[in-house]
Amino acid sequence: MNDLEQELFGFTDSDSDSEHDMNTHQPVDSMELDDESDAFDPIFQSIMNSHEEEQEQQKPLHYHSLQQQSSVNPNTEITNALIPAVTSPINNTLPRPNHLPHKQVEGLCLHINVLSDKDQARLMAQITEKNFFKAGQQNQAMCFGKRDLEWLSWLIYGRLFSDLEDGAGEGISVLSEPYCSSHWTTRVPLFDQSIMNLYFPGNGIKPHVDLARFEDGIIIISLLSAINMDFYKALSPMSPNDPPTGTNSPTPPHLPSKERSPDFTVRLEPGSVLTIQGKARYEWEHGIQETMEDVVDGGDTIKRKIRVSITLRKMRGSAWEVGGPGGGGDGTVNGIADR
Ligand SMILES: O=C(O)CCC(=O)C(=O)O
Ligand SMILES: [Fe+2]
Repeated sequence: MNDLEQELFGFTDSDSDSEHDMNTHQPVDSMELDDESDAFDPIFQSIMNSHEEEQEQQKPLHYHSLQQQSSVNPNTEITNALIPAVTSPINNTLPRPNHLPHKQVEGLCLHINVLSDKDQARLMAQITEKNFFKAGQQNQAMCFGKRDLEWLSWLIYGRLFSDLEDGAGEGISVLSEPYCSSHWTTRVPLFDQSIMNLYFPGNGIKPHVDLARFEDGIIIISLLSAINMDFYKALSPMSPNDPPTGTNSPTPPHLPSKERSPDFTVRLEPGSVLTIQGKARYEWEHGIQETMEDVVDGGDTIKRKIRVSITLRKMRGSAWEVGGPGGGGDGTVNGIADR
């Protein structure tokens, strides 16, 4: 375990041998979550350090349209039709949030500069406190139910629904029209399932359409470092009317993702939020290649670092019968999710 990992997970290698209850849901309430507190400084510093390194490696800093050949699959043309290139000053203040709807794919929008480094540090402190990743021994954890998502209320209602600085966001927040439709952003609860994923360099996730048991309106929050997310026209598109038991298993079976060429790639920067609804949710697969480095604008490759993501979704009413929490009893499940 290196220094960064140790700071993130708060355990030493010898600690990781100890027994951890798979379904223990540690309360975060005992933590100081005061924005002004210095309690997060070590983690905050890790994030700042990794940001600074990335900023040195990568110019412009925040978003690149990608028009280069992928190092993973030389025949893969990765194009990105998102409105390109926002640059940001190298400092610790949060640049202006920017909302980048995809030009071709209805319902896909990348929101950059939404979470400050301090917000990310706060989330990482919560994730660490709850020991979701079992000191780095597992790479995924899930929460089910309104109560078990309360730790994210400050994020959802204090950040995604409101602008960070008066006047800076022009009165438009991530979860508002025209980026997200009120047909789902007014539902109660807004989200009742979250998945926290931990990616070490080389880790990925197979292309998939999120399962039919989830309603329309999904968001992915990226923390710590940037990664390329690839999009593929779905081999088996879904529809909101599919039974909640439905999967996106295509016929013929999935090609390994390395043999499929993504239609486009979105670079998910730390502090960004990707909102996926409508056609983007049902007719497109998303995935992350298992590679140590990503190709960005201009053909540069950028080495991957540790990344954490939080996916937020809402189960369809009837889906609780077919796919509610498998473990726990407290609504928290650790293990591998089907998507
Ligand atoms: O980790 C990510 O960025 C994507 C996660 C995802 O697609 C999922 O949980 O369904
Ligand atoms: Fe997904």
